[in-house]
Amino acid sequence: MGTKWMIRNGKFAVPGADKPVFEGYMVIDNDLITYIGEEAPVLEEDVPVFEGNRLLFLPGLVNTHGHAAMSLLRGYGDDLALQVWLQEKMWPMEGKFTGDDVYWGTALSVLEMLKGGTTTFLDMYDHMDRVAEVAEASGIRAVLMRGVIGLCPAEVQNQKLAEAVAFAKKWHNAADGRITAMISPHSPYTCPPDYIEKFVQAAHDLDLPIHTHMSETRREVEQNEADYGLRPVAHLEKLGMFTRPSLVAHAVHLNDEEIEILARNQVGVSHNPGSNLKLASGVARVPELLKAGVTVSLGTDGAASNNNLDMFEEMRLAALIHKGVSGDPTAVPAGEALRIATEYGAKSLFLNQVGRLAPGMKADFIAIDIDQPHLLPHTDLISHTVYSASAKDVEHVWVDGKQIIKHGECLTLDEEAIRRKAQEAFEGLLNR
Ligand SMILES: CSC[C@H]1O[C@@H](n2cnc3c(O)ncnc32)[C@H](O)[C@@H]1O
Ligand SMILES: [Zn+2]
Repeated sequence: MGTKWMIRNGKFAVPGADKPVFEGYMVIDNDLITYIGEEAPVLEEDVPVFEGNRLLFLPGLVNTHGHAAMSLLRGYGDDLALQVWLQEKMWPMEGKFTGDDVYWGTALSVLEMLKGGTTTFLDMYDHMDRVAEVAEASGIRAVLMRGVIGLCPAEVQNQKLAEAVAFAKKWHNAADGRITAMISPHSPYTCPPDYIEKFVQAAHDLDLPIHTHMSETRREVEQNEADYGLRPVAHLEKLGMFTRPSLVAHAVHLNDEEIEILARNQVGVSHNPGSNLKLASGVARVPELLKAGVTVSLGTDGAASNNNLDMFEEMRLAALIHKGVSGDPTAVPAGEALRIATEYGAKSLFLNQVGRLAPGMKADFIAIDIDQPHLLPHTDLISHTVYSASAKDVEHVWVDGKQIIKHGECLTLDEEAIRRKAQEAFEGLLNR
């Protein structure tokens, strides 16, 4: 396609609007949506036309928490609680990861995410230059950060912090703006208070947001109280974290006062229902968070605790489990689940031109094939997207106006090589 092109006869999803699905047209000019509506656009010149019949166009899905390279550990350490899983299974294997392992594990995840309709992902890990290389080459949008565990001598702590800062300086706004950076101490239980304060200072100096794991398990909250006399939310507030734009992952174990603190400080919460269920961490208080005005988004976490990166599955889980827990069938309705996975996800990542199909927004969107048995009849296509669809239904994906997935095939990455190299990387880790 040239710089300007048009989709016609497609169905378009605008969750939250008075008419959340309509049939019509969308015009894309370079990386931006310039028109969307039921009426044919008035254009000065003839433009290439993409036939949208039998397709539902949606904003690309936004995965706001994960560790892409952990796809190499998918199925390695199932049915364990978080601390055992981390200490006995993940950390010993991750200690052996080379830059190449991170590259191929990330490539495997990015391939899975793109094919499943995720157009933006957040990644917190080590060897982040290799993650950024994959993001740059694949065409996906990425919010990247060197995640830091500070359970080490001061000298190593300083070196890790310096790496996090150098990574952010090098990659923030790289790849035509598709890559942005954050600053990321791993968690209050792996980073001592004075070390977290250094990350807050770095985030101030670089004018970047902060991301961390927080209040994932009951045990973590109790340990935080025992160690520091405060629950994690008050602890991080005291350390100044929320003076920066912040996004916390999990936030499963919150009391009312903590929800109020998060809302007051405009701290976003990345809800990871699949990972939280699998690690038996609990269920986050999403309806209460939404009611308090907290921006809630969705993350898969790594593929080793999920065990896939299907954001349709996370949307469905988010829409279902809160009904089950609260006994209220209106808790997290389908339209809200879709907004959580798109619009609120982009807001959580401070990407103000992403997450909705509207003029002036980035042309990050996907098309799902709605002419399939499990998506018929077309009673309510927002409902079908959340309750009936899956990653397998994604037919096409565009980021920044460029097509990346066409009829389910990736145009930017060598799928065959990635599948082979990822398997080899895992076998290499076992034998190292
Ligand atoms: C410092 S790089 C990221 C670090 O996070 C670990 N991790 C993966 N999933 C979780 C989770 O659910 N809670 C806490 N930490 C997690 C991963 O293994 C890496 O070591
Ligand atoms: Zn995580």
